[in-house]
Amino acid sequence: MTNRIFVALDTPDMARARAIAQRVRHHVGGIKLGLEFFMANGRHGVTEMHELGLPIFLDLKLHDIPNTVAKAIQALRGLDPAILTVHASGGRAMLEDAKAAAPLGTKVVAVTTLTSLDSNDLRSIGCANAPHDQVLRLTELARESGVDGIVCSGEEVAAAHKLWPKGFFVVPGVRPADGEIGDQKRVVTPRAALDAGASILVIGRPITAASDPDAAARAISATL
Ligand SMILES: O=C(O)c1cc(=O)[nH]c(=O)n1[C@@H]1O[C@H](COP(=O)(O)O)[C@@H](O)[C@H]1O
Repeated sequence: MTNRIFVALDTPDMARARAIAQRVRHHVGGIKLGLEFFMANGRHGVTEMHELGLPIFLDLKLHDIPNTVAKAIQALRGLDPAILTVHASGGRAMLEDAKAAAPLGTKVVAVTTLTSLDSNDLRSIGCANAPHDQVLRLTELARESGVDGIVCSGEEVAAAHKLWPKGFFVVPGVRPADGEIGDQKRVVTPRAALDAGASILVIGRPITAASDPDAAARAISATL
């Protein structure tokens, strides 16, 4: 893949999603559609975005009992996204069943520790590990469960990559050096994330909230 940016089109508005995708399509390698888009536009919306000809990353972050997750993935049949997310903390059986239910061409990647969480947040949900250790623990679990890779922040990706050299590493929470951080807590620059071993970068607001999304995507691409 030449361009490793997946633009996160976090909007319920189909026309806006299509308009941004059309503007940035030559400066990104794929499109990420998440819960906000999917809740509003469903399968039909995903199919319509597929027509732009870019790989689709369907970020539904599934997290439920193994049977429910497997059936939910089976119910997506026909959409065949390039990448699909589940939560690693759903446990080994859920990860195994998610991978078994996914189409062969779909990479199933496990979200380890959301980039919006820091040590205090983890403590508040009963997790004594620092984000770094928690990511590595869940990376091991993901690798053993047979999924294709993980989602983590740029702060952990080098260590995770070392643990799993053949894994596929999705890194969101990336910001240009002067970028607004917003609700993210574990943030690195796009260049630093790639240098540390990211397979792809997920970038939303730095592109979609820019007054000129096309120029913003081009400027970020130029740093890579
Ligand atoms: O799975 C994801 O894509 C994801 C995982 C994570 O830990 N953190 C995270 O921000 N994301 C997604 O990555 C995107 C980041 O958006 P921006 O913060 O606007 O660049 C959003 O669509 C999030 O849902």
